[in-house]
Amino acid sequence: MGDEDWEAEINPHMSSYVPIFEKDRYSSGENGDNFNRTPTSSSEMDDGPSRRDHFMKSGFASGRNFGNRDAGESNKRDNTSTMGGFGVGKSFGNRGFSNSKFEDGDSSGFWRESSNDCEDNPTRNRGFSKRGDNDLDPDECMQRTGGLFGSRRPALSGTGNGDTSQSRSGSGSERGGYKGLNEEVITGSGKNSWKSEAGGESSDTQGPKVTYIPPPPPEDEDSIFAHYQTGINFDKYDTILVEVSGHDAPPAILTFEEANLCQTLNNNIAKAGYTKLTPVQKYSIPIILAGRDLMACAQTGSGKTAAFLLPILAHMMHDGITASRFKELQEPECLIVAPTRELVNQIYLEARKFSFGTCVRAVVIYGGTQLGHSIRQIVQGCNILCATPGRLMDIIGKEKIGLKQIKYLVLDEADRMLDMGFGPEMKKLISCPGMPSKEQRQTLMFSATFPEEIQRLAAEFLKSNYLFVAVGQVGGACRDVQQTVLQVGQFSKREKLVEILRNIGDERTMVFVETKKKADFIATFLCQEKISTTSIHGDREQREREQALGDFRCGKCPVLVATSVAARGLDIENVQHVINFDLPSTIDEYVHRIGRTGRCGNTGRAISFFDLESDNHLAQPLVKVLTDAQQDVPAWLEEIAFSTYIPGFSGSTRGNVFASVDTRKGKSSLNTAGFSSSQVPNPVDDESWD
Ligand SMILES: Nc1ncnc2c1ncn2[C@@H]1O[C@H](COP(=O)(O)OP(=O)(O)OP(=O)(O)O)[C@@H](O)[C@H]1O
Repeated sequence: MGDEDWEAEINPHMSSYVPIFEKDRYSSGENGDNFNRTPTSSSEMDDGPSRRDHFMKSGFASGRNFGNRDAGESNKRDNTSTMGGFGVGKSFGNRGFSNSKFEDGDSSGFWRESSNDCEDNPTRNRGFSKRGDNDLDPDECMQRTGGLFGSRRPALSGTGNGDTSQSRSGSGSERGGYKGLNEEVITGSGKNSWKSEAGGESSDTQGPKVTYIPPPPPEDEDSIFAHYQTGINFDKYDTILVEVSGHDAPPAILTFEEANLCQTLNNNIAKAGYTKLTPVQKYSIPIILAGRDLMACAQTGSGKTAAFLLPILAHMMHDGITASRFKELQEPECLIVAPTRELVNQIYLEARKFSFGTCVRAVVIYGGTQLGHSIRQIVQGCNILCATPGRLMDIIGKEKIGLKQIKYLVLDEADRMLDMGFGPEMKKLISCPGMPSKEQRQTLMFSATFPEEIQRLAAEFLKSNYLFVAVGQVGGACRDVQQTVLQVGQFSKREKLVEILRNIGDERTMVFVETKKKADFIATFLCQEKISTTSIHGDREQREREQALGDFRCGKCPVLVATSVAARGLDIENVQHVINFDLPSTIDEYVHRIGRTGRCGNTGRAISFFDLESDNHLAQPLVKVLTDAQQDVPAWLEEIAFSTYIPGFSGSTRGNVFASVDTRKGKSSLNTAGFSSSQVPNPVDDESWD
């Protein structure tokens, strides 16, 4: 079937995918007042990076270790579609399909959608100097989209992206924010800009309150310590090269015993099933125990979370931390910030696991949930606070969190936290009243990718003698993932996807697409094909996002269609396949996405559809990543890479730049994208290190 007739294909079936309880909300007409119905909209982390975004990527991740250890009840793919699995987000149920930009019927539905979808993408609309309500500049949007205004028509405003003023007034989840901005970001400016501009949810008179209270995680020990098995390649981690740069690095440890952790921590490590350190843990744990600042870059799924949590907890225990009590203003010792709600939740669950049986209390707060709920969690006591940036700044603005006692500041997915999307908020955070200076706190940054320019920005947050740990090729793909790149044109993609999914059977598969709208369409389409599918993206309400992840984790829906919101950090057992239905705009985004499989020594497969019309800019860095990971490189891809080779300057792939080493070592190192980093313009002056 052709791609042009999406409306005809999908519309008649729409209602069957909208849960009963949602129907009324979504049935008020095709141009409906969607902004009133989806309180979380602007608060959502947004989708992937623009193909026209010349700077950074976006990346989001998630996952909740709820002990849903395995499918058990895994449905067959030919079961009925999953009610409520998707399509209940505002971008779906309330969009007037008859007026959809997909209607235009020139076989370019996807292309048009993608082109129009400025609002779907925070990164492409963001900049250091352009924040707040003006974030989506219509002119800019027009320029970037070749003047297509489809998404601005009211009929197309299913995601609240019609009129910007509507979006502003109606779709802000917590502060009357605006469409298209990363949800976790605060728009404060001017004096007191570290505070929440609108005073947070409670003072938001422009939009409906967010009332969602996430269910508490299971409290029983078995659930807390639920884990999956390391894979057959876990031992091969030992062969990965590690480089530590910076002065006076403490030696690596080889075993958990050498870390000299207290008995309770050792018990928890054993209960978590950890018997052997991963490379990033071997090097990072002693560095953090020695009190040094750290920037660590290690492949996806290789245990970075424990690499920072364990030594921080060890410090806390060693310092004789006292139980934190009920107080209106809590002053945690440790602050962990990550870019997505699901990821901070996952980190929180890990913190809760490793602090089990101690008096350390970890708390998680994130957007899309009731603010009062976050406050209630905090006031009960808080030693370790795991937070997304927007909710964190709200809570700080409400004076529920004081920063004076912060000894450890962790930025997970640090390159994402410092890029154009979150960088300004992180700067605000470190200049908040009370936040100890970098000399007074220990700052730790972790990611699988660390573009060189971001490393330079990071230096502002770190003591000058920070250590840099690189495990394997910085920004490289995990070798446990078998990567395949197929040439598939836009209009053959769905057919190919179905073919692949039918061959895969019931194995858990994540399908990445470029935009939120496309995520809904593809999920709908797959359900119509009787493939049990759910979806996660930034236009879905938090409850729906968590439900989707739960359904995917437990195997009820073995296929999860996702935007970049799920690209980073998501740690789900048994994800055997990642399919890039659309390739991302940057190679580092690609590395994060395929890292959802092949975790912790397990093997996985990644299949990417390469569209000659839109993906040529990725050919060169893709060839590099494939080669570094010892994968077969198709001859046709090599040819494209060769023909599009631009020596020294990455052009539109600027956001793809990877440093192979600590940037302090010099500016001429070759990065994984194959470009000489010295020839890539730097956004900030390079500081001399030596
Ligand atoms: N030493 C270990 N032994 C056994 N399992 C481990 C060990 N370290 C971590 N794990 C497990 O490996 C999985 C991946 O760890 P984690 O999520 O911390 O990876 P990551 O490096 O942060 O990945 P990403 O870059 O995708 O965020 C988790 O399920 C974690 O519990």
